Amino acid sequence: MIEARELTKRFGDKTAVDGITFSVPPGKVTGFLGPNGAGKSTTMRMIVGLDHPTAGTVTVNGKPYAGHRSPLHEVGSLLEAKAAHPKRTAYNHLRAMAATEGISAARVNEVIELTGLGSAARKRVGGYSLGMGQRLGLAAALLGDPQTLILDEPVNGLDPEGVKWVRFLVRGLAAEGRTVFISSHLMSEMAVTADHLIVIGRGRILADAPIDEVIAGSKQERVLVRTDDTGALAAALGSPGVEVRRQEADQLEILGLSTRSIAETAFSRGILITELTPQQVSLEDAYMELTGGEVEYQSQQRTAPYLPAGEGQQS
Ligand SMILES: Nc1ncnc2c1ncn2[C@@H]1O[C@H](COP(=O)(O)OP(=O)(O)OP(=O)(O)O)[C@@H](O)[C@H]1O
Repeated sequence: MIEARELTKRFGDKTAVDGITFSVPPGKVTGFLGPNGAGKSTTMRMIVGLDHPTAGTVTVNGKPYAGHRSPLHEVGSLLEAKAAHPKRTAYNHLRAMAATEGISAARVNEVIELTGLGSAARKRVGGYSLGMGQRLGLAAALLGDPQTLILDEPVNGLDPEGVKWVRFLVRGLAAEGRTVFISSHLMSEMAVTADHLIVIGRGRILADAPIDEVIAGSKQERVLVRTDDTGALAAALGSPGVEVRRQEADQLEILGLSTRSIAETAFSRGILITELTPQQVSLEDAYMELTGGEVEYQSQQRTAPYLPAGEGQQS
C-alpha cells in the first residue's frame, strides 16, 4: 500500500505537486495519468525518496521508503531508462545491484530470462536500444521480488510484443496481491491494464476512481449519423456546446447531443437519416475531457477534423 498525504513538491516558484492525497492499494493495477509536466514523475520519485517533499508525507507499507531495511525487496521501481553505467553489461549491473541486498546470482538470471534480455545481458548497456534499456529497468525493478512496483512509462520504447508482455506481467503481479502503480501516456494500453486510475493535472488530482467510473463520468455523448444531406443536418444541429465533425461524405460525428435529439431535429427539418449510432466513450475521450483545461504544454494543432466554423450555416 502506498499512501500519500498532502504531498507537495516545489522547485523554486514552480509547484510540481500540489498537496495531493491518495492511496494505492495492493491487489490492483493503479494507473497514474496526466499531461506532460503534470507531476507524475515527481510524485513517483518522492515515493522512492529520490525527491524530498516540500510538505506532506508518502509511505510504502506504513514507512517512508528509506525506512525499509531492504528497499529492493520492498519496492521495485522503474523511473527512467536507465541508470546503468554504459560500459557495464546488464548482467554485471544486475549482479552489482543484487550484491547490495544479498540477492543470489540465480535470481539475476531469472529476471534476465523473465524480461527477455537473454543474450543481450552480456553486452554493454551503452549500446542498448530504448526498448532494451526498458527491459533492463524492469529486470532491476523485479530483482528483489518486491511487494510494491512503481513503474514510470514502462512500455515506452517497447515493441508490441513487449507492450503486451508488460501488460500480462503487471496484471499477474497484482493478481498475486502486490501493489502496482504505473504511469503511461498510452490510453488504449492503460484501458486494458489498469483497474483503477489516478489522474493528475498541474500537480492536483483530477480523478481517483475505478477505470469504469472514469469512463462513465464522461459527459461526452458521441453519435455517428449518416445522411445524404450532411450540410443541412450540420446547420440544424449547430449550437453552443455541440461539435459537428465530418467523417465521410455522408457521415457526421456529433458530440454533445443524444441520439434522440438528433433524430427529432432531423425529423422536424425533413432530413432523412440512414444511420444513427451512439459511440462508446473511450478512456482517451474521458481523459481528454478531464485534462482539457490542465494541459501545460499544448500542441498548436487540433488533430480532430472539425467541421470548419460556418460550414454548418450554409445550404
Ligand atoms: N528538478 C526539477 N527542477 C525544476 N523543475 C522541475 C524539476 N523536475 C520537474 N520539474 C517541473 O515540475 C513539473 C512536473 O514535472 P514531472 O516530470 O513530474 O511531470 P510528469 O507528469 O512526469 O511529465 P511527463 O509526462 O512529461 O513525464 C514540470 O513543470 C517540470 O518542469
